[in-house]
Amino acid sequence: MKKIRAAVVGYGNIGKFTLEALEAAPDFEVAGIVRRHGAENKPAELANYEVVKDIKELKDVDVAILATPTRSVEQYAKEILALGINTVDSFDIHTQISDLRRTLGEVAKANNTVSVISAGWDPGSDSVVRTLLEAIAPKGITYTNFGPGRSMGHSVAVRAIAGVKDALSMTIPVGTGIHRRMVYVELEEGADFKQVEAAIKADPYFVNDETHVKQVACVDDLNDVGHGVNLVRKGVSGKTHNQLFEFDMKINNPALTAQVLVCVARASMRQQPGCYTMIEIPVVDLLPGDRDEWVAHLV
Ligand SMILES: NC(=O)C1=CN([C@@H]2O[C@H](COP(=O)(O)OP(=O)(O)OC[C@H]3O[C@@H](n4cnc5c(N)ncnc54)[C@H](OP(=O)(O)O)[C@@H]3O)[C@@H](O)[C@H]2O)C=CC1
Ligand SMILES: N[C@@H](CCCC(=O)C(=O)O)C(=O)O
Repeated sequence: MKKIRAAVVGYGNIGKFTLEALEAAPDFEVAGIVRRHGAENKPAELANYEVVKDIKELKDVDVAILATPTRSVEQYAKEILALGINTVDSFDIHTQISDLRRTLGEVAKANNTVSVISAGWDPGSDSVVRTLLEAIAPKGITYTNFGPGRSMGHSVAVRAIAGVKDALSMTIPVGTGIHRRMVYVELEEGADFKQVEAAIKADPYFVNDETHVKQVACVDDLNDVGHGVNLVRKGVSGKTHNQLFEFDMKINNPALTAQVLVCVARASMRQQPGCYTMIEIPVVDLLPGDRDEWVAHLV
């Protein structure tokens, strides 16, 4: 069977684990890695792969896995979809997902391609769990409680602020879906802590949460990419109250995000042109191989 040829765009935390997940998948082959500086300072583990500045330099790419900062996703996706290549990403600014879906939907349809957006674990696989629980208890309340753990998206957003050398944003669950942000920053020489702190607190990633910013000498000394979620729904099935559901996981954040990206890259090959979030894709399309066999095995 012909393997799906995937390119990894961006080789940071998620990009590295995406490469590993592709290597472990039976139905993928790595078309190459797209980096801002191309093959400059190529890490040893990429020795046998093409590392390029522009995806156009790679041959026969079916799908591009965007492992870039969330705020760069739209631009990369538009350019790559226009080349006739599917894209998948883990865009995680929840309030902007509907707009991105609309914009990329138009580009994808115009270019006969598929884009799957916001496919990590949250948004992503948690969104699928929330959807299922909502369906089986239509009335009720769902609480998504993260962590404690490192939010990659929040950490990336802080690293993009002028004067920040490195950053770690820890998500602390306060209960009932409310979170405290503990942000540890290592500053560039001469940077003003108060300015950096104000910029973090004003960023849409942080503006609605209690946020504490601490300056540290070395972020790496604190870093742990573990995270997790406790997702609870209590509600009503039909007219019957007190239905209680709980989904809990403790994870390595980039490894899980990467695995989800790889399975949606597979699913992208099975959808009609357009832009989709994970809740719009049949879950069986996330799996390799034959649908009938999965039905026999899993249903
Ligand atoms: N939905 C979800 O559940 C999750 C989503 N995420 C999302 O994944 C995103 C990536 O996280 P992470 O891998 O930790 O980020 P990193 O900063 O480690 O990696 C991003 C990579 O993208 C490339 N890149 C392209 N454009 C830019 C740019 N303008 N600035 C900086 N880097 C750029 C760089 O690779 P190179 O140098 O090779 O070009 C960089 O290393 C986060 O923004 C987050 O929103 C993460 C976890 C879960
Ligand atoms: N999008 C998150 C994953 C979900 C957890 C979360 O949203 C948070 O810690 O705030 C991330 O980038 O790590």
